[in-house]
Amino acid sequence: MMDGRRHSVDIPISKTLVALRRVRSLRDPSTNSMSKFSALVDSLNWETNSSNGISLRFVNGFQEGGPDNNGLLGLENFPGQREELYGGLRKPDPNTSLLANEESNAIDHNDRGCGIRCCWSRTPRFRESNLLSDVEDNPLLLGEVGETILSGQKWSWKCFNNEITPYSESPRSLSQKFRPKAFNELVGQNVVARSLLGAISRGRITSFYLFHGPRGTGKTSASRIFAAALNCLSLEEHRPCGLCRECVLFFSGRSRDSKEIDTVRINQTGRMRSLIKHAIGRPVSSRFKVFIIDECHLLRGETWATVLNSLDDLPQHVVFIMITPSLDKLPRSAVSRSQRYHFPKIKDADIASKLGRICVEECLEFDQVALDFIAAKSNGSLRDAEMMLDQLSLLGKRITMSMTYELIGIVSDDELLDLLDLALSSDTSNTVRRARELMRSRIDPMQLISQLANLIMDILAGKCQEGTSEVRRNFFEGHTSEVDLQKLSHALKILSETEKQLRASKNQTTWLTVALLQLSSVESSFLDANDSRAFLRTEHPRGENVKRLVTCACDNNKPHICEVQEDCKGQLEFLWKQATEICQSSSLKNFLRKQGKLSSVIVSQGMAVAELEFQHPDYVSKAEKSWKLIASSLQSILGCNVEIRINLAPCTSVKGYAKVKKPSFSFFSCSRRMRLKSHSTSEHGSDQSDCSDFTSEKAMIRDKTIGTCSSDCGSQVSHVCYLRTEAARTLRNREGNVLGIGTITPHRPFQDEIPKGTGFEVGSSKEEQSSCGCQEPENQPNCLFNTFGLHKKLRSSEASQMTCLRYQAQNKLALSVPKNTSFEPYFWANDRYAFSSSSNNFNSCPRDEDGLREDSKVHCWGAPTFPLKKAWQSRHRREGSNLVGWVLPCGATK
Ligand SMILES: Nc1ncnc2c1ncn2[C@@H]1O[C@H](COP(=O)(O)OP(=O)(O)OP(=O)(O)O)[C@@H](O)[C@H]1O
Ligand SMILES: [Zn+2]
Repeated sequence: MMDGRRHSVDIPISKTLVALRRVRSLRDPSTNSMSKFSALVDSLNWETNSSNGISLRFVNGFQEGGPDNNGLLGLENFPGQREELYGGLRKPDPNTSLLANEESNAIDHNDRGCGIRCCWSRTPRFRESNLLSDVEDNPLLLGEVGETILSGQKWSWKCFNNEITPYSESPRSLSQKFRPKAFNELVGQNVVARSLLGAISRGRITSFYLFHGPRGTGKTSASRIFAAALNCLSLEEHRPCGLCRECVLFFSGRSRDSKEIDTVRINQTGRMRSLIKHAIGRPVSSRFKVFIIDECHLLRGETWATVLNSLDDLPQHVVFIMITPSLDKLPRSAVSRSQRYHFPKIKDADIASKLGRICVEECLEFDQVALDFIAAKSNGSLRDAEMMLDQLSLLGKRITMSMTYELIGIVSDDELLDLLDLALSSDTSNTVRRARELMRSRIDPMQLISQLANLIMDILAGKCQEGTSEVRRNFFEGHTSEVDLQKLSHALKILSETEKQLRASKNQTTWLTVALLQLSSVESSFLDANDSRAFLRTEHPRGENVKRLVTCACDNNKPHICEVQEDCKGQLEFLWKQATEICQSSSLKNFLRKQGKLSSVIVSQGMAVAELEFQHPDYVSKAEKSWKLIASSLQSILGCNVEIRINLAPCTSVKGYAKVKKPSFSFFSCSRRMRLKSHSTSEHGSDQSDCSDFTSEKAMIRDKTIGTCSSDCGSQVSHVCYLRTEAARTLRNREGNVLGIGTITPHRPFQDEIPKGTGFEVGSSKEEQSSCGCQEPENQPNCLFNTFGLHKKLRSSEASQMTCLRYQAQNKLALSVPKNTSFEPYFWANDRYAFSSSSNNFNSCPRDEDGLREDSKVHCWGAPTFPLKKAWQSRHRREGSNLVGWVLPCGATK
């Protein structure tokens, strides 16, 4: 038996190191700090001798033989340690009075931590898992094993000869457990590590360091490593050694010279001044006094001022390390007077490989793809990645992809691709269903939108093509053209706008769903505005089938209108049945089936105008209320943009409702990609393709039979004037019937003349006008403008000079003719706006007027030169004006 007061354990250095590791593992389970067991460290006597460098001694009569009877782990001879082990608090050390003052404030009798706020309580040294292996490696050290309760927590202990090594049964987190303790353990921060090591080895230490960079990239860890390295006693290059007295004190949170400062406390008036006063005093045992201030952007101006004012006067041994995620919030003077170290985001590959090492060490099985995925989702933050892994490790022995998706609350790329495919394909009901499904249980709308945006970016960057899943293959088979890529990039724009809206919205799920439905309209609006040819190319097979269903026998490729043939009626009924079938509301479905009917469908350049008829005005208004649902169903069936018009059946004569005063309409966009619904319509349709593609507007044709279709269908037709497409418009007569579908192209030369802010732009120019879709010059009267009745008044040469004006904001159209025409009509829209191209100054009404309404009327009246102002003043003067119809959009939204 050795002298109880002085045990000198002369053991080889390797064993000393093992012993030290155990000493370092004595930690408070609640704080991971060594403080409660610091007595052991204090009791160590460090001696250097020539043979093995270091010998370790216990002083103060450490009792041999393991825990004493009352379970105090043999610490009875350590005055004061009993209280510490039982959760008592250390008295402030007079040598560190300044900090002790602060510390005394931190005393919390319920605190199961070390009781010292400024200790390295955040410095975990979980090496406990190695204890057993240590024991195996060093059987001589094997001792008793037992359990005791400290601070209300059950601890296991092992007694290795003279050492008592309590260890917590479960580490707190992988992130803490694997916090780097040496520069070479820092992942992905080689430049910083090399630079800091270089500073130490060359002895060029300044007083103020600023570590900045994204969260979880190792700033705090590096600051601690640097602080320890500054005082490490090792002569080796590898510093901090983690083994010398300074390192042990430091990492155990017992260093009197190096502290981590609580930002909130130091902000209190006078605290920083006291700290600096204290700092100026000589270090207790170390070379440097190091003060680490995390989240330094929270320091107040006054606190900063104190630091900055004293920087120049600080003695050589004082080092401040400030940490912040961003330099932006710091005073500029602070930034410029510091040595700045930027901690960049850690590369995904580095993160994944670190996760792999952790898994191996933790005996976790893993799928490499899952680790890669975690790395990719952690946005360069190793801590985030470790936290995810930590949580996943609780779910099972193996880290898998599906587990990861579920835990993180994200959906797999395949699921996203599927959703995107549905959305781009205008599969309204399935898009809504799938999006709701995902957002209901799996993913937050904000997360979904960001994932979708990322995925689209990956697709655009060509990063997403690999992978063998069926969904992936299908998606990339169906969306490979240039046009598809354009659609995707426009979809990105919609998503980014939606994301902004979502931030302020309480109903995120709905708005995101709405945005998804808009993705399919990207095609028409975007391509209309950019490349009409591309627009034409993107006909979806389903769209074509449907088109054939109503294809005119005349086989005229140009858009035109044909009268509904008797044998088309069956197909219209069939279409209507299909459309109502997919109406989500069953009451609406019944109502539409019973009371409504599809009287005509006009398909033109991927756009359809569907006319509905109801027998009673009440039904009309009821249907009007549900126009969106109706349009949605029709667009699903027709596979293209649909504008619906809801009319009272012509034969109806209900008093006071002879006509539906204001035709209701909507244009509902969709792409031509269709995926759901049976294709029976198309098959059926193809058999009967002798019917009209562009079934007629009966009322219009009756009133305004303009000519005969130039091809052989024999139908009476009114050709739709088809200018080079940029946006299509429907013109309606005063009864609200469609007069024609027209398209206009901006007329660039005029554009500069339009006063800013008026919202108008000039439409087709003379040359463009001449590219009217009418096939033959003699058909000119059949063109769009004729439907206004203008040709009756205009010579054809004048007609060809007509100019279209487009109201940008709401897609309104007004028409005018150039100045030099003999007849110069003004088009009067909304009773508020008048336009004329007659003067060089392109005038419009005052800017503060209301915008055009959807049912804006288009008037024209003749007056050789009619100054706009006069037109404005006489806007209520109807004489001479001629209401030709309403201008309604039926195509692009832009
Ligand atoms: N570069 C790194 N190398 C190794 N581990 C790291 C690194 N960065 C972060 N970690 C892991 O993340 C945990 C947190 O790291 P640390 O506190 O140093 O990050 P930080 O940049 O200071 O974050 P914050 O700005 O949020 O305080 C560490 O315990 C460690 O497990
Ligand atoms: Zn050291």
